[in-house]
Amino acid sequence: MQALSPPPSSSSLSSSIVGTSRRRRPPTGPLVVHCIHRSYDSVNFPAGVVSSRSDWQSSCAILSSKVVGQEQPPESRSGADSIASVNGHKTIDLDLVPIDKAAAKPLTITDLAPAPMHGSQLRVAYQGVPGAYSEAAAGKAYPKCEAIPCDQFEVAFQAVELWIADRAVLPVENSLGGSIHRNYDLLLRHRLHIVGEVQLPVHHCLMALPGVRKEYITRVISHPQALAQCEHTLTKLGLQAAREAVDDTAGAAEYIAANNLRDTAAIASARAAELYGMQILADGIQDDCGNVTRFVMLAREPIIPRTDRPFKTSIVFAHDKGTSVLFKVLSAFAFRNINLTKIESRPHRNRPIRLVDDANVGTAKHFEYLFYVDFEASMAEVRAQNALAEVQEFASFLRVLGSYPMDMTPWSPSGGD
Ligand SMILES: O=C(O)C(=O)C[C@]1(C(=O)O)C=C[C@@H](O)C=C1
Repeated sequence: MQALSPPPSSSSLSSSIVGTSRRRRPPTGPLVVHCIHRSYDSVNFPAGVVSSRSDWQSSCAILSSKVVGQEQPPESRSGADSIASVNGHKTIDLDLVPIDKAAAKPLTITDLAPAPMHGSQLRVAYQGVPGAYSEAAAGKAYPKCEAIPCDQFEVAFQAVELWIADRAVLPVENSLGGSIHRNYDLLLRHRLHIVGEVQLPVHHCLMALPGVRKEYITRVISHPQALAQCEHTLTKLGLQAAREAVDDTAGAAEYIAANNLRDTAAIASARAAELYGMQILADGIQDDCGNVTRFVMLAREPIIPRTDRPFKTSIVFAHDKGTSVLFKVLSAFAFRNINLTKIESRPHRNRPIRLVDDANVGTAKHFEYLFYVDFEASMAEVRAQNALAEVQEFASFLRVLGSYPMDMTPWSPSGGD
């Protein structure tokens, strides 16, 4: 199965996508659809998603007919104009849609977090090929979803923005390897919202083609995070092998199988071994049995924050007055007893360096950062709203990436992949 690849001119594409994703609903559905047609003409679609361009076009046609179906022409709105007046005001100018009293019901939270418009399974984009941990995370986040493999993180973001997928599930941090910086940067560059998180215990296996013995291995390939998570165990296994990074763990197994490489081993999941006909040489080779990766679920629309269950909120901010401001920002949470679960800094790409000459003894260069903070509160809580109002006073830039239910699944390190 081939992963979704980026469209030919992804940079120009991204800028046009951002515009459409800001809207709450596509006001002109077919416009979004045309945009998909144009951009994905030469994309290789993964089997099981759409197998050919004509399949894809028919999916688009279904999508566009649903959108168009929601937009009733004014002539069909009989009845609205026949209401003569309300409270003495003529209603003729009001563009009222007649109310079907039997069908009228108040909006619920479910209406505000719309189900997929194509009316089928939820389509969830992930980076990697089948057997990747990200695919398992997609299945944990959305059981029975249709998982859509993408060859890069960026493509998973774009798949959601272009309505090819309904959600993306992407790794943001691992308990051993640390943050997946690329996804922090992409969260800011794209306009998707974090709508949930899942934590996945990651259980790695060392695998090679059937019949290959450990002594023959001269190279171990895997995702850089997986190599980092198994660093000490690989050394302890006594392998005289170079380590090489590839795009994803399961892709490493697939590559060995496709090229019949008898001197190379992969680090990947047991499911990847099964899918690509590999033999497991060592099981559970992560340096820590509590190895866990945290993934976030992304959608075009935010969810409505609630207070009836534990929520987490993720924000990103920048400031331009040095580290004392960082202290003030963090104290806005501390004073309100709001627990911070994560803080990450990334270079401020638009303004990487600030020149200061406070002491008049030359010019110092300070690096500029964006700070990503996760805190344990819902945006529906007044204390979170007040904390953010205070942060805003100090920040030159502030964005809420999402307020979403915390993953409260009981901890089971042996859960594997
Ligand atoms: O390569 C995979 O299988 C992935 O899903 C990616 C990834 C990552 O990016 O961290 C996910 C979980 C593991 O921590 C190792 C790799």
